[in-house]
Amino acid sequence: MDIKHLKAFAFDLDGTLSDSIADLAGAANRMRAALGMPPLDQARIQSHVGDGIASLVHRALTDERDGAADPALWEQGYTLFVTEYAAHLCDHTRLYPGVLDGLQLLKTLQLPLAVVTNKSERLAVPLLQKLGIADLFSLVIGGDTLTEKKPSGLPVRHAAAVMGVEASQLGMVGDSVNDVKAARAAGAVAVAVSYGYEDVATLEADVVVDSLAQLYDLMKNG
Ligand SMILES: O=C(O)COP(=O)(O)O
Ligand SMILES: [Mg+2]
Repeated sequence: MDIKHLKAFAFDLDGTLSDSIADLAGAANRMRAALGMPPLDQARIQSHVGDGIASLVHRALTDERDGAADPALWEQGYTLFVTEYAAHLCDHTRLYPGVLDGLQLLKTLQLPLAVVTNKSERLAVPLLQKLGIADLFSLVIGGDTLTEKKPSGLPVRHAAAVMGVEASQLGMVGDSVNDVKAARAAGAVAVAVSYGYEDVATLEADVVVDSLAQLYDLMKNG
């Protein structure tokens, strides 16, 4: 698909802008240790990421994708997880190659940029600051900012409205099925990165890029 008509972009955070798994897994395993549970493999925790912190805590406590922890245990786990994660947001978390260049180049095309993540807003904003890219975005929508999170189209539609473009002129760039579904629900263009946490072949995105630098190239040169 030709994407030169796009006038703004929204980016997912975990798995798209930054590789956050080591710090998410660290916090999840320190939460488990505090509750007397053995650690989980990082790959296992990676499979539990994508639907926000509340669901990650359920899954990290039960080690099941559809797991629902006992409410009292979940309360305890949630407090432990958020405390641990907030204290170690960016110990190992790094931008993927091409992200900083790609974002800066997109800005040279005068395109407004947003972050639409399922991570809680109060964790996403400081992480973006620590990664040194917060100032590049016009707005940050977290999983708890609006009444619905991805795969709902609401945060994507909201991002388009705030940036003053039609949803059809917005590229939603992500690494997961939630990102593609949210883009579709909003009527935006679904762009997938090939390096994230989910298998890009299963996502059925409109466009696949190997880096954000390549996204700039498609905008500039088609
Ligand atoms: O924190 C999560 O569960 C997912 O975050 P993301 O939407 O930025 O991938
Ligand atoms: Mg993601």
